[in-house]
Formats: sequence, C-alpha cells, structure tokens
Amino acid sequence: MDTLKFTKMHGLGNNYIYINMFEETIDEAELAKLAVDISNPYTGIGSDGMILICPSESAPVKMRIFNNDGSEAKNCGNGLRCVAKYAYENDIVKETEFQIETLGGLVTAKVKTENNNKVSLVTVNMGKPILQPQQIPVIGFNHLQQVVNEDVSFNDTPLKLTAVSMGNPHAVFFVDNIEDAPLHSLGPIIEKDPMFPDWVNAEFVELVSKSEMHFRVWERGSGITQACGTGACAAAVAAVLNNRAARNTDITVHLAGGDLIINWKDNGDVWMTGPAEIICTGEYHTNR
Ligand SMILES: N[C@H](CCC[C@H](N)C(=O)O)C(=O)O
Repeated sequence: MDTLKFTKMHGLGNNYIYINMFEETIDEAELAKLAVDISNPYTGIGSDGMILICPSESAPVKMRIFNNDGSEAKNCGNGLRCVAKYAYENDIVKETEFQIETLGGLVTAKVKTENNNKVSLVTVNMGKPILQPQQIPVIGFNHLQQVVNEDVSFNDTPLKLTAVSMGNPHAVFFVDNIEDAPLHSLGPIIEKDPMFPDWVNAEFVELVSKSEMHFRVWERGSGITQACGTGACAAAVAAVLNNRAARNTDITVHLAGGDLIINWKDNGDVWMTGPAEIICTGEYHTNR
C-alpha cells in the first residue's frame, strides 16, 4: 500500500486536496481516477477535487486542478489562492509576489502575511477575460463578438446568457432574487448542454448595486460548491458588460462560503482578492 502526503485547503469553503508534486510522484494515467477516489466523501478524504502543486519551467510553481469527476480544468481561482499560500509558507517561493503557471496561462499572485509569516489573504491578477464565443467555447453565437444578455432556454425555462472564459468557461445568468435561482434544477442541465462543447460552470447572480452582488454556482465537474473564484471573476465581468457594474471598481461578490473582491481594471486584467485556509494535512493510502 502506497501513501501520498496531502494538505486539505479551502477558499471560502471551496475545498481541494493538495498534493506537493515537488515531493510526490503520481503516474499521469492515474490522475483522473485518483481525483475521483480522493474526493469521495465516503471512501476518500472528501473534497471538491484535487490540486497538484507542481514544478514549472515558466514560473516558480504550476497548478493543475482536477474536479471531483476526474476532469481537469484550466483554471481555479480559489485553488490559486491556496497554492499561493502553500508555496509561500513551504518556501517554494521566497517573495510575496510571484507567478503561478496554469493550463490557462500565467497569473500573478500577491500574498499578505500576518503573525509569524502565515498568509491570511491573497490577491491574484487573473489576467484578461476571454469573450469571443468560439474561444469560450459556446456555439450558436459565432455571428457575435461577445455573448452578452442573449436569449437562451433550458428545459423550457427562458434565461439571458452572458458567457465569459477565465481560462475555463462560465455561463452567467442574472436573477432578481438569488434565493429563487434554479441552481439544483437547471445547474446540471446547463453544465452539459450541447451549446457548451466543453461543458460549462453555471453561475446565478443577483445584483445589489454596481459594486455588490450575490452569487451561487453549479460547477462543471463538481456540482454545487461553496465558492468559485473564476466564476466570481466571470460574474463581475458579465455585470460590467451588461452595464450593471463598474470597471476599475472593487466589486464585493457574496458567495455561499463568503466574500471575494473582484476588480476588472481598465487595462483589462481581472483582480481577485480573498482568503485561503489550511484544514488539515495527512497521508492518503492508495492501491487499497
Ligand atoms: N469547476 C471548474 C474548475 C474549478 C473552478 C473553481 N473552483 C474556482 O475557484 O475557480 C471548471 O471545471 O472549470
């Protein structure tokens, strides 16, 4: 029986099992199944998925993220904050500002430390959103430059779609009352609708003001989670595109697990600020 050292961490309740690949070795062919097994709440550790903290040729550290269905995603906002905290506290990096490689490209993280050099808050420059339909991808809108407030329907329920990619695809829908959002009923249907060839993260948003919103998410590959960092970025971008939020402004996004501050800067970059916390460390027994 082999064992894997792990650290369970969360960003606003969006929790993953983190494995330090500077110290551990896992066959590439085993990663998807390991993500499913380790995430199982009954026979595994239990989590929204698995994140690998890897060496990189283009940055001090690389993040790979697997949902709890075993699918690998190109980006994860809550994961990036936790990777930044882990990398700083475990001396993988010495600076408080550094780059992290993701499958969606390079991002820049800044950690804020408190007593005895522990990271309490992380700000990540998530880069520029992708809005061209073909690159999100979403089909049926190739005649448009952006998919903003477009009429769609799922299970005969009419909705208005704004589609944004933060390296991973997001379908954002504005609702009058977040408590009435059809998260359970339509989340799994939207996730795998043929309109989204790579499937999609589905977000429902109730706007409070031009700098505040409520947010709930059905994540691609994980279902309902307490928070989605890339989703909060996509929601803020979508609100600005719909003239319902302001550029270059700190937007407070109230997620089920807590608040993120998102700012879509005039230079096009989206900044995300929020906490990252360690839950526990341990050894996972593989090959049982
Ligand atoms: N389910 C997402 C990946 C995790 C993103 C989310 N947990 C975040 O914090 O951004 C996807 O398949 O694109």
